[in-house]
Amino acid sequence: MTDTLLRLEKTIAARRGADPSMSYVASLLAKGTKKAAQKLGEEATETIIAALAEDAQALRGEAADLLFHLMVLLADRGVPIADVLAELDRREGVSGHAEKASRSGD
Ligand SMILES: N=c1c2ncn([C@@H]3O[C@H](COP(=O)(O)OP(=O)(O)OP(=O)(O)O)[C@@H](O)[C@H]3O)c2ncn1[C@@H]1O[C@H](COP(=O)(O)O)[C@@H](O)[C@H]1O
Repeated sequence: MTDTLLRLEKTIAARRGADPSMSYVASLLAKGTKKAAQKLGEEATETIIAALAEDAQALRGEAADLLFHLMVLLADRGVPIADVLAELDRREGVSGHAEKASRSGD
């Protein structure tokens, strides 16, 4: 999974500044953060609908769209996927109780 996301991150970075008529990623990046965030929200909604419909095939496709659009938004904001994965790794190393306490500021 990590390899797939890192490859996709490279592809997205390579599309920056490309001809928007030739590349969906280039067209989305050219529209800016608001559009990229809006697309992520739409894909999240479609993912929820597929899950509630208990449609596994649709859920697989919508989840892929969701991850892809999250990667575009992260690229737009300059946040490397490695930083997100490192945050997940960090949480894995923290016990549930301690993590909840640290989040609530206790
Ligand atoms: N993984 C994806 C991927 N998933 C979904 N999509 C596109 O996301 C779009 C979402 O569909 P929608 O109907 O919601 O959007 P739309 O109506 O086309 O656009 P809006 O007017 O709503 O903005 C579709 O055009 C899909 O083709 C993707 N486009 C690209 N990739 C990856 O990005 C790479 C680079 O793509 P290009 O930039 O197109 O070369 C590809 O090789 C893929 O690996």
